[in-house]
Amino acid sequence: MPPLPPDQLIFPASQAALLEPYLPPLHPQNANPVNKPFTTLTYAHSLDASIATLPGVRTTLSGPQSKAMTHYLRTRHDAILIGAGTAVADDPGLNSRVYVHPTSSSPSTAAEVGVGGGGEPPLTSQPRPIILDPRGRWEFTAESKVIRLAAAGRGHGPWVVVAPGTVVEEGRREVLEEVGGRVIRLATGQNQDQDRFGWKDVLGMLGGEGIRSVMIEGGGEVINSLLAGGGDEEEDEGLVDAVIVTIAPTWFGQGGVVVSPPKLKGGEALRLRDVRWCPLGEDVVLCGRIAR
Ligand SMILES: NC(=O)C1=CN([C@@H]2O[C@H](COP(=O)(O)OP(=O)(O)OC[C@H]3O[C@@H](n4cnc5c(N)ncnc54)[C@H](OP(=O)(O)O)[C@@H]3O)[C@@H](O)[C@H]2O)C=CC1
Ligand SMILES: Nc1nc(O)c(N)c(N[C@@H]2O[C@H](COP(=O)(O)O)[C@@H](O)[C@H]2O)n1
Repeated sequence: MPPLPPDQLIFPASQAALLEPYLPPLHPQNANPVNKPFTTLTYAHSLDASIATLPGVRTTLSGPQSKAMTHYLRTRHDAILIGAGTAVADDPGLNSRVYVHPTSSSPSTAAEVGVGGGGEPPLTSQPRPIILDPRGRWEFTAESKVIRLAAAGRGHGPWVVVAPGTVVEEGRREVLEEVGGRVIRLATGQNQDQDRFGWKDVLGMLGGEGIRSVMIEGGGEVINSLLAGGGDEEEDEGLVDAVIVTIAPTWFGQGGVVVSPPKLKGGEALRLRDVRWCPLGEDVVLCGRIAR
């Protein structure tokens, strides 16, 4: 048997069951395109609502158990979406390295290892990375983590969503395409902001590409604009199907990247319903749906 990958995470099936009401339906491979994918907003924040200590700084909040939970969520969605700011700051992998174990003990053989490790089949449970990068700001290379993982067969090649006029160098496009990724052009300015994609357009494009579920991880601008309904007064309902937030027992202090969306029309509060709190190690995971 090949050895277990050193970065393998373990997530107990009993905890996965608690999340199930908030997750997209399990669906067959190659289902028909959908109008809008099931959309889960999920991230980790501190007690003062920071998702990073400072802008542009990769910051660990999740403990091992909640990190394994996030990697489990990655197996339960067709795609994982971040903004250019996160891609530049974090050099993320955006794959899953989790094994869902029927008990909390560790697997003993590689055959028992789940996705992203030595398990089979390696790619069917991996999410497609999606990066919103209208201006082509993320300077990825063959050494970027997400590209290396895709080249190693441990994740999918990313789809980079750019504005129609953005120039993507030939060499860079080839780097993407060699690992099964691609550049997707999407019109900006369909909502109030000329430089931004409308969220309805982003989700509609993903649905048309066969993505039936997407988890949106961040960062700050992505989360805040999504919670605000994407800046389009017509779109302020129904974008997000579930919210799963990890809360870490720490304060970062002022100056971090904070989740604090603009006020809604009329100033009313945005609230979750159907709430469930799941302690995971030293963190707590909050699941809910946006009340309408
Ligand atoms: N703790 C956690 O769970 C997470 C933490 N993070 C942290 O968040 C920080 C990054 O957050 P932040 O700087 O706010 O960056 P974001 O990742 O939110 O990216 C913002 C950028 O993405 C592009 N973008 C976002 N939304 C749209 C849209 N609707 N249309 C077009 N382009 C869009 C824009 O690029 P442009 O400006 O080029 O036009 C924008 O400036 C990092 O420090 C990272 O570590 C990130 C994810 C999760
Ligand atoms: N759930 C969660 N907890 C944290 O503590 C985090 N820092 C993040 N960040 C998100 O995960 C990405 C990095 O992880 P991988 O390299 O992809 O494994 C990062 O880019 C954020 O999207 N999330």
